[in-house]
Amino acid sequence: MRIDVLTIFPDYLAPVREALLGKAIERGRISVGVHDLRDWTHDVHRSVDDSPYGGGPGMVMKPDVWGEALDSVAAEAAETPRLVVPTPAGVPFDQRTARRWAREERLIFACGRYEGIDQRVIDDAARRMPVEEVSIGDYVLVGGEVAALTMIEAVARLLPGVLGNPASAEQDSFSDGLLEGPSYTRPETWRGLSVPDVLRSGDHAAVRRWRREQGLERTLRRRPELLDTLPPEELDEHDRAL
Ligand SMILES: NC(=S)c1ccno1
Repeated sequence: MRIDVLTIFPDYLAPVREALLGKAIERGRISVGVHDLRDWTHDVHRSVDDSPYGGGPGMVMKPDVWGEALDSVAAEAAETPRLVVPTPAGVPFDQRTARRWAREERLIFACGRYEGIDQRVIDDAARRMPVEEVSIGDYVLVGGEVAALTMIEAVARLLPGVLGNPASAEQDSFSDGLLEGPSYTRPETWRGLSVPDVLRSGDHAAVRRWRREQGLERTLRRRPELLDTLPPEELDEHDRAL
């Protein structure tokens, strides 16, 4: 299996070459490429982020840099990779997923920072490869690197010849309670994909409503069990109408 990781902190992935995983790499059971996202920037400051459309705290990672980086890394091998995006708004990662991914020939982990990656990067990539936005738990890290390390380890240990005793693998086992919706930053249109109008309307109430709706729709789609655990007063009649 070949695994590639895109990150602005390549050194964060150093542990992947230690211990059990390091030995599996030395033995050729798995190959791991770690790539610095800033290698695909073209400005003197090597910018990878910009302010979010619709306002709000933090910065969003730029689609153009990510688009070039993913195009380049995906093209490094013939096999179509599966793109994994660690995010607290993702589908829960579990052992069943690890087992499924262990059958893949290639995985690419896109490690976001700040408020995340412009949603269009994921939407664009999905035109060319399978994409999974995955969470290792209902908590927020500073970036996706630690989650990527966690999932890489969970998958690699299932590969033949990685664990000392193969039998161990065979025998082993989330502010408003909703997932966040998609994020966008400049440019307004990128690869034919545009930022939703409401985020450019300047109508803060409408933006808040839209983000709630997006969060509700995403939660309903990805984590319906989170709605069951919401206190009844949390969902107003507008929410329930969705
Ligand atoms: N819970 C996950 S996967 C995450 C990624 C970034 N922050 O939290």
